[in-house]
Amino acid sequence: MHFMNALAERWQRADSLLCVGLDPDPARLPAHLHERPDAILAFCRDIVDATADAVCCFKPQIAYFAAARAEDQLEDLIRHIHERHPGIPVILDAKRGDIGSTAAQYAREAFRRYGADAVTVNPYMGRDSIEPYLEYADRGVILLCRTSNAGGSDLQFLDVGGEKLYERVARLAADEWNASGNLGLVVGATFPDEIARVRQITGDMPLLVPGIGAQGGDIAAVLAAGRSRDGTGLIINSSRAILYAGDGEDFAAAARFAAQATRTAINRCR
Ligand SMILES: O=c1ccn([C@@H]2O[C@H](COP(=O)(O)O)[C@@H](O)[C@H]2O)c(=O)[nH]1
Repeated sequence: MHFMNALAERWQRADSLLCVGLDPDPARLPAHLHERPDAILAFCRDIVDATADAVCCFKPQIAYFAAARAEDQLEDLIRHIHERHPGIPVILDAKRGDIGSTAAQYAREAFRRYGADAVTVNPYMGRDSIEPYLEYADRGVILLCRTSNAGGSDLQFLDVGGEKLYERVARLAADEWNASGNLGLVVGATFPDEIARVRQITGDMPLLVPGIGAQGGDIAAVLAAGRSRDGTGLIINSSRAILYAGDGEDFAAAARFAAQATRTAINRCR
């Protein structure tokens, strides 16, 4: 199924705009998993199974797996999500960006090797650097626009002919780059004014919004700024605040409680 359709279906079926981010930091895994060679997979799989009914998407961040030489565990994890929780889209957070020939390999890695339904891409190398991803017309391509970190302003806020650089990215994504209709944008929860501006530019385009939870973004402000006309349009990510809600053998139950509470807090503002 097309990523956009799967996402829309999931927003309705789970009644959730929450995305649980899978950022398994080896230093923060519960002690009882430390000796296991597949500790990362075991941790993430339990988190996934405990939170699946509360989410619209899962978002594994590739750096945590690659740094631990655990790419095989990432492959197994995404396969597990698709087999055990069909219909929940997986967004591979990879933030790739390179010339076209190399981008084609990154796209193959995300969609063929890992089987991701969508991938995050850094668009600041321009149109030809994102084209290889767009060829996978049934997959989502989510471009960095206004990132959640303070330093994002160094470049994304530069004036480019009367508009800010992130606004130009939003305009291109909403219009000439979106021939396949499979683009989304990353806009940080820490900048609700910019979420509102991006929503204004892009109509109902899905926005991936990291930055609630550990980064302190305000859920009510995110919803007020970014929900689409039908009360959806947002993929609101929380990683650490859910993954590490507990640190003992009951970590998955603690994550479930945190995910459900976050979904409820989001839905109160829709
Ligand atoms: O602008 C961005 C883009 C991506 N991220 C990613 O989202 C999660 C946030 O994790 P938390 O623990 O909820 O803070 C993480 O994987 C980042 O790489 C982002 O934070 N900001």
